[in-house]
Amino acid sequence: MLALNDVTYKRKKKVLIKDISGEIKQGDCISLFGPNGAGKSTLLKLIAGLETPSSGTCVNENQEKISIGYVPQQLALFDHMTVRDHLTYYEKMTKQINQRYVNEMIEVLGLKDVLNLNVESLSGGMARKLNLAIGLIHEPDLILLDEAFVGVDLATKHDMLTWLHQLNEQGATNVMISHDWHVIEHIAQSMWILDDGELIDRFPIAQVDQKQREYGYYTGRDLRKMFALRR
Ligand SMILES: Nc1ncnc2c1ncn2[C@@H]1O[C@H](COP(=O)(O)OP(=O)(O)OP(=O)(O)O)[C@@H](O)[C@H]1O
Repeated sequence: MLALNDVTYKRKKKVLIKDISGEIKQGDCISLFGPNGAGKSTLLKLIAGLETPSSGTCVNENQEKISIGYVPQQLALFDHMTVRDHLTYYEKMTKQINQRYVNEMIEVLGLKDVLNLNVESLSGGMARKLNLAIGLIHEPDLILLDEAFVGVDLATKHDMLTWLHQLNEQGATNVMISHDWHVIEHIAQSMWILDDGELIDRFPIAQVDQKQREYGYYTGRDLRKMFALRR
């Protein structure tokens, strides 16, 4: 679907992403993992096409266009608009006509009861759910999630993960950033480990126990501790 070839990204002379190569195949569910400042969000923006590599390429291997749903870490919502107005606005903008899909999404995310509320009166978790709904409203082929589950209660997180898993099984491709082991182990098929702008490892989720033992000996910054926090 997408091939990253020696992607490097610099900002103000600082190298934020160093020479990353990798392939994202249709139906993948990849978790980008690593300490704060490792470059995960920057890599996700490069995959989304929101940033351009300083060198190297990010190539769409399909002939047909890929629709991308990018859910940023920062909420991109309008305080004085209702939940319903947000959804209607983005439905129109993305020309989404599959009402069944949109209704299912509203149901799963528990947004039904807050449709008439303004964003300013939503709880933090609710606002995050609306942020996710907007990013996914057009049934994207490639779903890119940057910390989409922060502050979401456990029951809703379970429903969201089940739904994302279902979309993944229907053919959607998922690349997500999460520090939450519950999220990673529930849906990720593989992990890409970033540290200091480099892709230092990638492995199938089935190897996570073995990798946890290995990273016990890793001398890098926070990775050992991050794995240690896994139950
Ligand atoms: N617009 C920018 N200008 C300059 N430096 C930036 C910019 N955006 C990010 N950086 C720097 O790039 C590095 C990687 O940031 P990035 O947000 O990609 O990391 P991250 O792994 O997603 O971190 P976190 O887990 O904290 O979200 C950091 O050192 C950050 O300070």
